[in-house]
Amino acid sequence: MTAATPSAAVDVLFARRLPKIELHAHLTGSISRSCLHDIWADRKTRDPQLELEDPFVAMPPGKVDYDINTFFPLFSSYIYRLCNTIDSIVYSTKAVLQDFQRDGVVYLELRTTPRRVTEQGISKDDYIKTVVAQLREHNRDKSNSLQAFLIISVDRRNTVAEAEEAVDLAIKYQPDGVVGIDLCGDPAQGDVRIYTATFARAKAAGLKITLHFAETENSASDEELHTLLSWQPDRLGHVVHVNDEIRKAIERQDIGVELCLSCNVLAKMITGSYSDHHFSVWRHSTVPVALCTDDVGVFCSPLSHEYYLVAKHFGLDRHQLKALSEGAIRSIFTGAEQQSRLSKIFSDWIDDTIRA
Ligand SMILES: CNc1ncnc2c1ncn2[C@@H]1O[C@H](COP(=O)(O)O)[C@@H](O)[C@H]1O
Repeated sequence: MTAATPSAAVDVLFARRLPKIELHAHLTGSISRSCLHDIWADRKTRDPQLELEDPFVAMPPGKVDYDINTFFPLFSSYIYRLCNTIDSIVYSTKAVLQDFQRDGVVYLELRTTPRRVTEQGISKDDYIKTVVAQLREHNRDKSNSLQAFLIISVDRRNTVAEAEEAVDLAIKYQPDGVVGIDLCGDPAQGDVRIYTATFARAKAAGLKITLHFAETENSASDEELHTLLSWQPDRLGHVVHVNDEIRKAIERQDIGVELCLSCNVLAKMITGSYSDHHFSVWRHSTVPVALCTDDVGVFCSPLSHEYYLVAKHFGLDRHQLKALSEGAIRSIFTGAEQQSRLSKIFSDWIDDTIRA
């Protein structure tokens, strides 16, 4: 069958079977509610005085209407307080890797912000070391179909010294699977200009750069966007509030975009719904496009569902959806070895349901 022949309509099962590449997933935001509940139940058994609410109460099943004002406090006021031991960090990281794998994700670049838990004696280095060790253990197990790598996040609330510490950790753990550095956090906070030298140092050390870009109007001033583009990022996340001039600059610099439809729709970061999403613009651009989940633990839409939604709202058939998924190979941060592994996965993947 030729590529021009239309293939059968996409359904959820097809989207799940399709090999997928996830490039924009925040570790703590990717922990499912049932995993959070397991952690809570274990802690409650050991310490009946524990004052934290059950995750099923704090984040009721089915609740996905977190907006930009209620979303960020969820981490500092709840999830970070729950997942604050080495055991819970290990348990939740393993669960996140398994969840992505079960959803048909074959390559994952997970990102996380170095976190200190003073009361447990956990340093930022301990935190990153623990996460990196889980990824390495997962990758070593040949029975796993998913390979995972780490991106270290700088939070927009960080001081320059904290951002420098994040880059130090990224450089230290580069030989163990850290591939890049990210700028994330509440877009209403901070002045990105203070990190220019820090990101230049990361780039000079061979780390790739991805940035949350124009997520809200607050973080989409010309000055901020030109500053971020001057860091020569390799990928950009969200790219919601961009005008034609910025869009052309992104295309000129051939920067991959990470698009998070459900997050943008549910958190009301765009006006309208799925069919109004700026995927409609980027799908026709020359830059690589990766559909991503952002925070599947909060918005509850796994990557397969994001692919399904795109097929449904933008009329992509099975061939087009496979081509979209495969296209993300171009913007992975690890290089030739993983690129050829992924190309082989896609060329070997014959879905007998792809037929006219
Ligand atoms: C709406 N989309 C988003 N925009 C910006 N930053 C986000 C985000 N989703 C998550 N984070 C950032 O990731 C942290 C949680 O994961 P880690 O503890 O790092 O693994 C959040 O505290 C926030 O800073």
